[in-house]
Amino acid sequence: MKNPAVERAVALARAIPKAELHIHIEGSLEPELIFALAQRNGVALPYASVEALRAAYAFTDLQSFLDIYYAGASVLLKEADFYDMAWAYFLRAKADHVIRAELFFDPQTHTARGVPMATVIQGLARACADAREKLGISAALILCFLRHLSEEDAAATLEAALPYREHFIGVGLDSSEVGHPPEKFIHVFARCRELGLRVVAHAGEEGPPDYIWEALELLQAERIDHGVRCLEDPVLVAELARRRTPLTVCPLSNLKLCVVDDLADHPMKQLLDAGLCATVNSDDPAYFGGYLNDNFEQTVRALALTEAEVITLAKNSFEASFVSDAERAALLDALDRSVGQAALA
Ligand SMILES: Nc1ncnc2[nH]cnc12
Ligand SMILES: [Zn+2]
Repeated sequence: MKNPAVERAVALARAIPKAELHIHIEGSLEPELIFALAQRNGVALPYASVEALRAAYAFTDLQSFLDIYYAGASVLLKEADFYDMAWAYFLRAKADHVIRAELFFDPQTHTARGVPMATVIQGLARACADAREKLGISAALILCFLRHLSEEDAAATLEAALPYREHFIGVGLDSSEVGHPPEKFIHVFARCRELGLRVVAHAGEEGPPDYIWEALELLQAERIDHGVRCLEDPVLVAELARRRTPLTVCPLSNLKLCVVDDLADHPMKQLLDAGLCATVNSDDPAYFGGYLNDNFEQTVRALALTEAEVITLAKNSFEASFVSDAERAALLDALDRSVGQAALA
């Protein structure tokens, strides 16, 4: 039996405008596009077909996913490849009523294979400009450092990206979390802050609450990506609530990477009940079985979230966005109008 209140909350979640703040653009590469780009670029793949590749998407933890994710990104060689990947994401984001998107990208994954930094950033930046012009999506890029590599490598990556400074608004920290605490990147993040870059970091996905503390205190992260393990530390939860530090939570990712065994056990409701600025995001949608609206729908169903909670999540996404106050007001206005229309329908 369907619960009418849940059905209304799902319909509302799918229809209203939202921001997506935690999407690795390389994680939006669908198997079909991986094969098309492999053919276009003459790259040999260790999988015989799209189906065989998709069948390999059975992950046991973050590392088991990252191994396949980095292999998938090996088909990206030319500027047009980066453009096509991001454009495919923007078309899906548009369908999900995403009106603001902040895209993570992993330059080291590409520069280590000999792809120039200019190729990566210019392809992605051109797609962001077209998203704005042709789809009405406000879009920006966040450069992520791979935490399994050294701080020296991150610093060299930052310097290589600085000629394209106008094309990215901030930096993040991703890849294998456990064993690579935020502390490892204290100097390069200090330099990023001096340069006026916005700062975020993955923490508390698989790693302990201490990594969230380090991201806050040592890197001065303005948002925590994932952060779900904060609930193990009540003092940390209180501090995140006091600072209103947003958490960019990715429910389907947490399910597929076995952070939770069942979406019904997902901590999203506890995070909201604790007064945290939690948001819903897709992380790596091509690998985890859903884009933003799928994440909303499945989370609302699993946790029986209310319409009010759905609206809070959308509002939080705009509050957490790295936009000007004027743009934030316009985004919130669009949400208000959409909620008003839904109430009349
Ligand atoms: N969920 C995730 N955690 C850490 N690094 C990532 N890179 C892509 N997806 C990631
Ligand atoms: Zn992520």
